[in-house]
This record gives sequence, structure tokens and C-alpha cells, in this order.
Amino acid sequence: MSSPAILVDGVTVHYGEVLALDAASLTLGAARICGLIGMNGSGKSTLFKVIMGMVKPDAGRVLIHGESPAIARKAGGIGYVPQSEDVDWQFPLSVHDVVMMGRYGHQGFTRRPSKADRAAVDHALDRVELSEFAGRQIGQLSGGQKKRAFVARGIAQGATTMLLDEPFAGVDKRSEATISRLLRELSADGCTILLSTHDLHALPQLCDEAVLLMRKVLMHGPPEEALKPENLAMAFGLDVLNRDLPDSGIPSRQAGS
Ligand SMILES: Nc1ncnc2c1ncn2[C@@H]1O[C@H](COP(=O)(O)OP(=O)(O)OP(=O)(O)O)[C@@H](O)[C@H]1O
Repeated sequence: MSSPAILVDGVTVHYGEVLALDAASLTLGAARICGLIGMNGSGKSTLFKVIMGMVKPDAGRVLIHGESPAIARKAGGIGYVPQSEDVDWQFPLSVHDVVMMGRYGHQGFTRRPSKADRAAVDHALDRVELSEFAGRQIGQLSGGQKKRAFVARGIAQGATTMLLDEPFAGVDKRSEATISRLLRELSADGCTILLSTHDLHALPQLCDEAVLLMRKVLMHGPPEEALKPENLAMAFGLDVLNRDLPDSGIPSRQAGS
């Protein structure tokens, strides 16, 4: 049997005294779109960073298609759309430069882009509908355009696993629709997608499965199951049941805030 696309096995992470992940375990199959839900501080970004190999777990292990995150990353297999707060938007890089970063693993020691690298970047920019902004400094884009630029980096990279930390936060409707469409297309091409979101309404349309996180994985199953009030109460606290819930039983505002 082939290895899962993402295996997180008993991962614990501390930042000093703070316990961010507590023996969290998760197995994700190839080409699935999985939504990661949890209140602020529940460990979502930390989980992404552990899967990326940017944060080393105190215990447990992570495997991407059977390889360590470091090897998978070196091979260009993992694309990452960080939370906006984690990016220095003043950095003097154009949108084209950011997307070209996805080609570094394909370039030699000199990092001189080949014709194929340039073609891959142009193609990725076209797919995210940002070709006309290629020369613009990355910080001069709207919130949604910035997210799309990072999705383009993953596409140019040829990533088989995409991690997106709140891709819909601060995003206009057009970018939201474009990103959702791209994620479905990438998944149809075999890419495995893990994304965190506070937009619970969007989960069932976009995601094949959902994970409720509160330092541990509390629940992993169909999105509809995750959205059941008793499961949301487990992840967000019992008070979620007393908020102004619409008919669907889903909190109408950013949960956990
Ligand atoms: N670099 C750090 N140093 C110290 N503590 C940290 C650091 N990064 C995160 N934490 C803490 O670890 C816990 C988990 O944080 P994390 O950012 O993973 O949560 P999150 O679910 O992504 O939150 P949010 O929804 O607000 O983005 C929180 O208590 C946070 O304050």
C-alpha cells in the first residue's frame, strides 16, 4: 500500500512553556482537500510549520508521501501559502520574483532561470489571474492577490502537497472564487490540500474532509460532521452553542474570537 500524502503521528510542540500541539495525529490521503478548523491559538499554524519542517516537534513524526518534511521540501513537493502576518510585505520582491522562488528547486547552483522556469512562472501567474501584476512589488497587491501570488508559487513549483494558512482571510470575493476553483483543479490533478479557515460556511462546498484541532486532533471526518453543534462546541467551547447561530447551526462570525 502506498504511503499517505500527509502523516502526522503523535506530534507535540512547545514554544517555551506554551504547549501548541499535544500528541496531534492526522493521516491524509492523496488528492484530498481537508479543512483545518480550530479556535485562535489551537495550533493550526504550528501544524503547518511542523508539516513544512520549519518547526521541529518535541515528540512524534511527520512524513510526506513517506519522506521527511526536509526531503519533501527540497524536492519541491510542498507548497505553502503562509498567514499574511508571517510575511514581510516590504521586501523588495516583485510578484514575478515570488512565483520564481517556486522554481529554485529546479534551478542549478547559479539560480539562473531557464526558459522552462520562465514559462512555468508565466503559466502559474496566468492560472491565478495575476499576469498583469507580474512586475508589481508584492506588498502593493490586495489581500486576495497576495494569496493568489503564493498559490502561483506552489503551482510553479509543481507541489504535490499544498498547505494554506487561512487563504480566505482578508480576501475579496473574486480572489475567494479564484482560489477555491484553483484548489479544486489542483486536487483533481492529484495535489493534496490542507487549509485552515475560519469560514465554516465554505467548508462543505470546498472540502472533502475536515479536522477539528485543539492542540490535539479532536475529530477528523466529513465536513458536515465537523459542523455538528456538539463537535463545534468541543472545538470552540460550549458558549458557541449560545451565540447567534444561523439555521445551519454554524457560527456566523470568526469563531474563537
Ligand atoms: N513563535 C512562538 N513563540 C511562542 N509562542 C507561540 C509562537 N507561535 C505560536 N505560539 C503560541 O502557540 C499556540 C498555538 O499558536 P498557533 O499560531 O499555532 O495557533 P493558530 O491556531 O494558528 O492561531 P490563529 O487562528 O490565531 O492563527 C498559541 O498559544 C500561540 O500563542
